[in-house]
Amino acid sequence: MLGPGLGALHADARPTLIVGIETRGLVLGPITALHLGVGFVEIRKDRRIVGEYRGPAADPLLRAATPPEYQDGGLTLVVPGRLFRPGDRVLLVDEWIETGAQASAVRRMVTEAGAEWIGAAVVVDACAPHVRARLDVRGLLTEDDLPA
Ligand SMILES: O=P(O)(O)OC[C@H]1O[C@H](OP(=O)(O)OP(=O)(O)O)[C@H](O)[C@@H]1O
Repeated sequence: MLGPGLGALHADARPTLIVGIETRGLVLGPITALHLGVGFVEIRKDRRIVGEYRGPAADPLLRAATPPEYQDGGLTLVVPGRLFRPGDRVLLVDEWIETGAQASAVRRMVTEAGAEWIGAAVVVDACAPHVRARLDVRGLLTEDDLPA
Protein backbone atom coordinates (compact mmCIF):
# COMPACT_ATOMS: atom_id res chain seq x y z
CA MET A 1 0.00 0.00 0.00
CA LEU A 2 3.00 2.32 -0.24
CA GLY A 3 1.99 3.67 -3.64
CA PRO A 4 -1.45 4.84 -2.50
CA GLY A 5 -0.05 6.08 0.80
CA LEU A 6 2.73 8.14 -0.74
CA GLY A 7 0.45 9.33 -3.54
CA ALA A 8 -2.10 10.63 -1.04
CA LEU A 9 0.36 12.87 0.82
CA HIS A 10 0.30 15.63 -1.81
CA ALA A 11 -2.94 14.76 -3.57
CA ASP A 12 -4.19 18.30 -2.98
CA ALA A 13 -1.41 19.64 -5.22
CA ARG A 14 -2.32 17.27 -8.09
CA PRO A 15 1.19 16.19 -9.16
CA THR A 16 1.56 15.33 -12.84
CA LEU A 17 5.04 13.78 -12.66
CA ILE A 18 6.88 11.72 -10.04
CA VAL A 19 10.66 11.79 -9.66
CA GLY A 20 12.75 9.29 -7.71
CA ILE A 21 16.44 9.30 -6.78
CA GLU A 22 18.43 6.11 -7.03
CA THR A 23 18.47 3.84 -5.20
CA ARG A 24 15.22 3.31 -3.32
CA GLY A 25 13.40 6.15 -5.06
CA LEU A 26 13.57 4.08 -8.23
CA VAL A 27 11.31 1.51 -6.55
CA LEU A 28 8.95 3.74 -4.58
CA GLY A 29 8.60 6.38 -7.29
CA PRO A 30 7.23 4.11 -10.01
CA ILE A 31 4.68 2.43 -7.76
CA THR A 32 3.45 5.86 -6.67
CA ALA A 33 3.33 7.08 -10.27
CA LEU A 34 1.42 3.96 -11.33
CA HIS A 35 -1.10 4.53 -8.58
CA LEU A 36 -1.59 8.18 -9.57
CA GLY A 37 -1.60 7.44 -13.30
CA VAL A 38 1.23 9.89 -14.02
CA GLY A 39 4.74 9.61 -15.46
CA PHE A 40 7.98 8.82 -13.67
CA VAL A 41 11.47 10.27 -14.10
CA GLU A 42 14.56 8.71 -12.56
CA ILE A 43 17.34 10.81 -11.05
CA ARG A 44 20.78 9.21 -11.19
CA LYS A 45 23.85 9.80 -9.05
CA ASP A 46 26.72 10.96 -11.22
CA ARG A 47 29.35 8.86 -9.46
CA ARG A 48 27.40 5.75 -10.38
CA ILE A 49 27.25 6.47 -14.10
CA VAL A 50 29.73 4.17 -15.82
CA GLY A 51 32.12 5.77 -18.30
CA GLU A 52 32.08 9.33 -19.55
CA TYR A 53 28.54 9.58 -20.87
CA ARG A 54 27.39 13.17 -20.71
CA GLY A 55 24.51 13.05 -23.17
CA PRO A 56 24.34 14.24 -26.78
CA ALA A 57 24.31 17.96 -27.46
CA ALA A 58 20.64 17.78 -28.40
CA ASP A 59 19.77 15.98 -25.17
CA PRO A 60 21.77 17.69 -22.43
CA LEU A 61 21.81 16.52 -18.86
CA LEU A 62 20.74 18.73 -15.99
CA ARG A 63 23.10 18.50 -13.03
CA ALA A 64 22.83 19.65 -9.44
CA ALA A 65 25.41 19.15 -6.71
CA THR A 66 24.82 18.69 -3.02
CA PRO A 67 27.04 20.71 -0.62
CA PRO A 68 30.67 19.49 -0.50
CA GLU A 69 30.33 18.38 3.12
CA TYR A 70 27.41 16.10 2.27
CA GLN A 71 28.15 12.35 2.35
CA ASP A 72 31.98 12.58 2.34
CA GLY A 73 32.44 15.00 -0.52
CA GLY A 74 28.98 15.55 -1.89
CA LEU A 75 27.42 14.07 -4.95
CA THR A 76 25.97 15.31 -8.20
CA LEU A 77 22.51 14.31 -9.36
CA VAL A 78 21.82 14.11 -13.08
CA VAL A 79 18.78 13.80 -15.31
CA PRO A 80 18.12 14.43 -19.02
CA GLY A 81 16.60 17.90 -19.16
CA ARG A 82 14.08 16.91 -21.83
CA LEU A 83 12.21 14.78 -19.28
CA PHE A 84 10.87 17.91 -17.56
CA ARG A 85 8.57 20.34 -19.31
CA PRO A 86 7.14 23.68 -18.26
CA GLY A 87 3.79 22.98 -16.68
CA ASP A 88 4.86 19.70 -15.07
CA ARG A 89 3.91 19.58 -11.39
CA VAL A 90 6.71 17.46 -9.94
CA LEU A 91 6.62 15.40 -6.76
CA LEU A 92 9.73 13.69 -5.35
CA VAL A 93 9.16 10.27 -3.78
CA ASP A 94 11.78 8.68 -1.54
CA GLU A 95 12.08 6.37 1.44
CA TRP A 96 13.88 8.81 3.74
CA ILE A 97 14.74 12.48 4.03
CA GLU A 98 17.08 13.96 6.59
CA THR A 99 19.18 16.98 5.60
CA GLY A 100 17.17 17.62 2.44
CA ALA A 101 20.39 17.97 0.42
CA GLN A 102 19.37 15.56 -2.33
CA ALA A 103 15.81 16.86 -2.49
CA SER A 104 17.13 20.43 -2.75
CA ALA A 105 19.33 19.41 -5.67
CA VAL A 106 16.36 17.79 -7.40
CA ARG A 107 14.26 20.88 -6.87
CA ARG A 108 16.94 23.05 -8.52
CA MET A 109 16.89 20.84 -11.62
CA VAL A 110 13.09 20.81 -11.74
CA THR A 111 12.83 24.58 -11.55
CA GLU A 112 15.76 25.08 -13.93
CA ALA A 113 13.76 23.11 -16.50
CA GLY A 114 10.76 25.38 -15.98
CA ALA A 115 8.67 22.77 -14.17
CA GLU A 116 7.00 23.27 -10.80
CA TRP A 117 8.18 21.70 -7.54
CA ILE A 118 5.27 20.31 -5.53
CA GLY A 119 7.19 18.79 -2.64
CA ALA A 120 8.52 15.50 -1.34
CA ALA A 121 6.52 12.45 -0.24
CA VAL A 122 8.60 10.09 1.87
CA VAL A 123 8.18 6.99 3.96
CA VAL A 124 10.18 8.42 6.87
CA ASP A 125 10.43 12.15 7.46
CA ALA A 126 13.52 12.70 9.60
CA CYS A 127 14.19 16.30 8.62
CA ALA A 128 14.24 19.49 10.64
CA PRO A 129 11.17 21.72 10.62
CA HIS A 130 12.79 24.40 8.46
CA VAL A 131 13.76 21.77 5.86
CA ARG A 132 10.25 20.31 5.96
CA ALA A 133 8.73 23.73 5.37
CA ARG A 134 11.21 24.81 2.67
CA LEU A 135 10.79 21.67 0.57
CA ASP A 136 7.19 20.87 1.54
CA VAL A 137 8.07 17.44 2.89
CA ARG A 138 5.28 15.11 3.95
CA GLY A 139 5.93 11.67 5.40
CA LEU A 140 4.06 8.53 6.29
CA LEU A 141 6.22 8.12 9.42
CA THR A 142 8.64 10.11 11.53
CA GLU A 143 11.75 8.80 13.27
CA ASP A 144 9.72 8.60 16.49
CA ASP A 145 7.50 5.97 14.87
CA LEU A 146 10.46 3.65 14.30
CA PRO A 147 11.60 1.03 16.80
CA ALA A 148 14.58 2.18 18.87
O1 LIG B 1 17.87 14.26 3.10
P1 LIG B 1 19.23 13.75 2.68
O2 LIG B 1 20.30 14.01 3.69
O3 LIG B 1 19.58 14.25 1.30
O4 LIG B 1 19.14 12.19 2.61
C1 LIG B 1 18.10 11.53 1.97
C2 LIG B 1 18.61 10.70 0.85
O5 LIG B 1 19.50 9.72 1.40
C3 LIG B 1 19.06 8.44 1.01
O6 LIG B 1 19.72 8.09 -0.13
P2 LIG B 1 21.18 7.42 -0.13
O7 LIG B 1 22.16 8.44 -0.63
O8 LIG B 1 21.46 6.77 1.17
O9 LIG B 1 20.94 6.41 -1.31
P3 LIG B 1 21.26 4.92 -1.56
O10 LIG B 1 19.98 4.21 -1.30
O11 LIG B 1 21.61 4.90 -3.01
O12 LIG B 1 22.40 4.52 -0.66
C4 LIG B 1 17.58 8.60 0.73
O13 LIG B 1 17.12 7.64 -0.20
C5 LIG B 1 17.47 9.98 0.18
O14 LIG B 1 17.62 10.01 -1.24
